[in-house]
Amino acid sequence: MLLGVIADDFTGATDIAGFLVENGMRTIQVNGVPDKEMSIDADAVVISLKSRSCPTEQAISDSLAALIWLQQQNCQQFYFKYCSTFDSTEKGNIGPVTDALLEQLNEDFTVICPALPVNGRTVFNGHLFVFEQLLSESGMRNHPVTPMTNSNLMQLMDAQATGSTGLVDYLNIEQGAENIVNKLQQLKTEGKRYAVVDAFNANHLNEIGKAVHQLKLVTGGSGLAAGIAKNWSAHLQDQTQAKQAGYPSKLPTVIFSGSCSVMTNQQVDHYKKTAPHFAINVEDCLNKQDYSKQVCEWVMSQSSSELAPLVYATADTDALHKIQQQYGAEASSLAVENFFNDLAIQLKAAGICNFIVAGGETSGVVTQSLQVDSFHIGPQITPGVPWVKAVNDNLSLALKSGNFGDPTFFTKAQEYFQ
Ligand SMILES: Nc1ncnc2c1ncn2[C@@H]1O[C@H](COP(=O)(O)OP(=O)(O)OP(=O)(O)O)[C@@H](O)[C@H]1O
Ligand SMILES: O=C(O)[C@@H](O)C(=O)CO
Repeated sequence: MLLGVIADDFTGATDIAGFLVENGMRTIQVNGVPDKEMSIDADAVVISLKSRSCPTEQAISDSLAALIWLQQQNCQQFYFKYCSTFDSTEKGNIGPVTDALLEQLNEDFTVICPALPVNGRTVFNGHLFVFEQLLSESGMRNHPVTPMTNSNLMQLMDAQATGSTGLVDYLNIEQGAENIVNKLQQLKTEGKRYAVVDAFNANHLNEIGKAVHQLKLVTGGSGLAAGIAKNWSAHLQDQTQAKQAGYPSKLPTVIFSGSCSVMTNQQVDHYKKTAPHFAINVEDCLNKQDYSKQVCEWVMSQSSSELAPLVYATADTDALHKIQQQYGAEASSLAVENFFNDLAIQLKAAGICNFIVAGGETSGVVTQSLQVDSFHIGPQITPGVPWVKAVNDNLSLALKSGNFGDPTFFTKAQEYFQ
């Protein structure tokens, strides 16, 4: 095993796994730390945790358990994957988890690289941008759990970690890997424990990838994965096969949309124009006992449609606000999640094999209800969203972060069936 990845949430794990296979590494994703013996035939393993916003102590212990398991698989390098928008608070969890991983590895230095230019996340002079806006001016400033009101990655890291943070700025990055190695060494000699690295294009990430080849631990979003994967290419046997095991088959398919993000709203509107669709009623989720059974029957009655049926809770900001005022934010989102949980179980039993899901939380719920514990990673539908296929089941999933993809995503996902 070459690379072991610890991802702090579920769609983030499929995101990085997709970039690894795209760059030639046969990759397996596992949900949580495996509690049983697993024989893994892959170049990289990604462990998905739910440690982004849980209490810090738990994030540390889950991440350490993941690291120890990856060490037992003889991984040669380790990657802590967090969100490309650096989702965290002053307490963590990015800083404390990075510290704990460094300590377990007996290391005292790593890089901080959230950049994912292909999805508009860039780092310039240590400041993180979401497309043309500073992180602190983007929608992330209103995030309910991890509002990001500062874009300065050095300050963000210094606030939540034990050591101090330096910068490798774009002028150094543009001079290439050798120069980056020297600059990292200089920061380390100065007593820095973390180095934020500027990056705003794919070439920057390739050079950073080369420069960090000797670091036991790297940390970042999924962007750096491409640069890291290229380092291992000489060790890989047949790179063309990397994503073959993860292709979906042309089998009964359903789409669940549980995200209310701006992009998912556009995707639902676009798909509704040509495909069968069913809007969930939140009141029925709360009160009607056999509601999921009724919707399951509707899905199964669409089997003659060329395009998969869409079941959606997706609402725009005003509609969502009204629902939340009427039923409560927590109660309504829980009702929707429970509904998707029940529906997924019934549809699997009825013979649905492919699930396309929009929304991070919704994806977590569906994956758990389908009881899939490990996946092969297939082709990327859009950057950050690969098809994945259960290792021990005839099930394929496409799990989309709320804001990823373009308006045609749901149709595009169905063009990969073999
Ligand atoms: N119509 C609705 N009324 C109330 N809650 C809803 C409605 N539609 C969706 N929800 C809830 O909103 C939440 C959306 O979270 P989810 O993580 O799935 O999407 P997201 O936040 O857009 O995605 P990501 O985390 O990948 O950015 C879920 O808990 C879902 O159940
Ligand atoms: O890095 C990202 O933006 C995503 O992989 C993510 O973490 C989604 O929650």
